[in-house]
Amino acid sequence: MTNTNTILYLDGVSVSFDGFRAINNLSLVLDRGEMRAIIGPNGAGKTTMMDIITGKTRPDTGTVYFDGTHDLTRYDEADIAMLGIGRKFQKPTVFESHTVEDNIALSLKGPRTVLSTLLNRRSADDARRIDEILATIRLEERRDELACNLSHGQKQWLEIGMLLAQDPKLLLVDEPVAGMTDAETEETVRLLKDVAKRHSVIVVEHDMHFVRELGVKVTCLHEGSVLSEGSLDHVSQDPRVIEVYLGR
Ligand SMILES: Nc1ncnc2c1ncn2[C@@H]1O[C@H](COP(=O)(O)OP(=O)(O)OP(=O)(O)O)[C@@H](O)[C@H]1O
Repeated sequence: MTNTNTILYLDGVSVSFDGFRAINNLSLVLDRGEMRAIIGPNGAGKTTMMDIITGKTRPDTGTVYFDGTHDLTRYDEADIAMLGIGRKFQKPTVFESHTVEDNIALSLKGPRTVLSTLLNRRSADDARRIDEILATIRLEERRDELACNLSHGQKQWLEIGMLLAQDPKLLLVDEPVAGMTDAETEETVRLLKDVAKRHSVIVVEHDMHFVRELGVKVTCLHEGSVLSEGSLDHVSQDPRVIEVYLGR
């Protein structure tokens, strides 16, 4: 059992692929409402950790609890999404031939037919929710634009909006600013801070300038375990982190 202030609890988690330990006795605790940045060199186990949280990979040993009593090792990917964990992969996958607004409408949680969504038969609640999400993802002005006409950065924001439409308790965001312009990166900092007011968030990112701007607690993974954790200043001054990651 975990503390009620904890949204995600991993303890002693290990997984091996063909005898290679990609995750090695990993423990991590995320508070409800917390945003955490995960850093670490290539192959540190960041993606595998996300795969374990979302049920794509099952750990060999260890405990993974979500939102109190849900033992995630017992659920499959679809169940875990229903429990309230949303994941954004690095490459944006939006419905290119639909408008920005329809991309959000099609992603809203709850029973709706695609046809009624596209015919614009929306409840006042849905319309309000869509407006709210479009404001959060900075795309209000572009709501009638086809998604294919958005910049790479705006597509990333739209996909974050599609996740928000599912109203997840925890969002996992993989390298959101890779390929973004500096201005988009700065805006993404503000966007994620807004998202984190109402959701718990885990962000994996290599861009240290971005991580610094986020101003949140940082966990550095290495060889499948936590190497260092704390403020970015604390972690980036840790000689072990400098040796395996930042000093390279
Ligand atoms: N399905 C798999 N089969 C075999 N090895 C795997 C598998 N998935 C991951 N690995 C190995 O596990 C280790 C951790 O990989 P992972 O992708 O989790 O690292 P990462 O921290 O996300 O790296 P990057 O920053 O490059 O994305 C790597 O050595 C990788 O080759």
